[in-house]
Amino acid sequence: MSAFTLYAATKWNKSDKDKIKYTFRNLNYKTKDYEPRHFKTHRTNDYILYSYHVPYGLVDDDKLQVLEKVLNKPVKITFAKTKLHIKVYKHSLPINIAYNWIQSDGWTLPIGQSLDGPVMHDFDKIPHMTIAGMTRHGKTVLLKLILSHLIYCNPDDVEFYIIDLKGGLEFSQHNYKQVKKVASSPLQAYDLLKDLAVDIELDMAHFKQKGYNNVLNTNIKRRKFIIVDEGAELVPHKYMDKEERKKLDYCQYALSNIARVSGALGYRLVFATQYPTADTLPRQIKQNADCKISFRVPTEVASRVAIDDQGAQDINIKGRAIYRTSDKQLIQVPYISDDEIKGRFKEYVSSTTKTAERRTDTVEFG
Ligand SMILES: Nc1ncnc2c1ncn2[C@@H]1O[C@H](COP(=O)(O)OP(=O)(O)OP(=O)(O)O)[C@@H](O)[C@H]1O
Repeated sequence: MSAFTLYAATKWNKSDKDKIKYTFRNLNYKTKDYEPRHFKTHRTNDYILYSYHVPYGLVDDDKLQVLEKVLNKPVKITFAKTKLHIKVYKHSLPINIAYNWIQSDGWTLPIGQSLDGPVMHDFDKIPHMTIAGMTRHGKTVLLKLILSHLIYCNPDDVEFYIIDLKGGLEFSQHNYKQVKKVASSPLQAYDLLKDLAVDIELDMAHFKQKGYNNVLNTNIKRRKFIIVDEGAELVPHKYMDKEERKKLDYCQYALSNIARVSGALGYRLVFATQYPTADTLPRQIKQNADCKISFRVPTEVASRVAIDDQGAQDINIKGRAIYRTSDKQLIQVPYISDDEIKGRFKEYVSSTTKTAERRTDTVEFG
């Protein structure tokens, strides 16, 4: 049916409004007696919005996505207050956007460009984020964008704890004073998370003593970002020895705990994985991350694990992702290169290495 609709609509030289009408008919998007009825067209420089009354019983339907191919233009379909709205954009999303060094307020990040304009992510409103995506599609560039923009805007208040399980290759070249610790193996991740657990306990005690319930209601400016690049490396496997499995179990627990209780203390978790499955994207992390991002993933099932919806399996442009909060948007993430970051942050380069090793001067909890 879809192939026929596509063929028929492109063959006839009709207006977009006509093509939508015929697509409704060919897809049988109607109830027994009534078809959707067009009642308004709204034109702007960027898009034309067609609005329809639909008969009772009809709602938006995934099959209407075929309109994007029928019209050969980007299309956004929404259903609100019993009306169907079809937004037909005049331009496609650019395939490459350069990052601009522009300050933004507080803990916001220009995470991408959507068809409706720039998309800002606010880490104080949505503290934790998961990122999924097949290799070479833009996860690491996004992680570096987060690091760079937040250092640029909050050089004295941001701290990073980086678990770089791709052998430490990606982040070891960005050794700035704001990067407090880097773990480049699962065992170092264990050490890093054990130390962070101590910090969390101390912060928790401090908050209790002061009667604080949330960092947002205090004058504490510091935010601590825990970045995990390749969470799948922290999954315990049967072939590992008991001690190793125990340590990885602890890593899973500690990361879940950060997502569950540490947001109010000013901790922000950014957890990236190539393979979104129930094992590699622990449930507690996923449930507590109200922002879920997915670059291309191999299957619809993986897309549903990553963003609770299908769609990410069809992305075929690098740096393009679905950004899911309460809403869902397709974005192009700004590109930033290692050289640009290094050039900008020369003054922050730190001479000490920050390989995570167990501290011995603190009390342990948990
Ligand atoms: N936002 C972007 N805009 C344009 N091109 C991008 C973008 N992000 C990534 N790319 C291109 O894709 C390449 C791979 O990106 P990146 O290193 O972020 O992939 P990855 O998903 O982290 O892969 P891996 O897991 O293998 O490290 C980059 O070198 C760049 O050429």
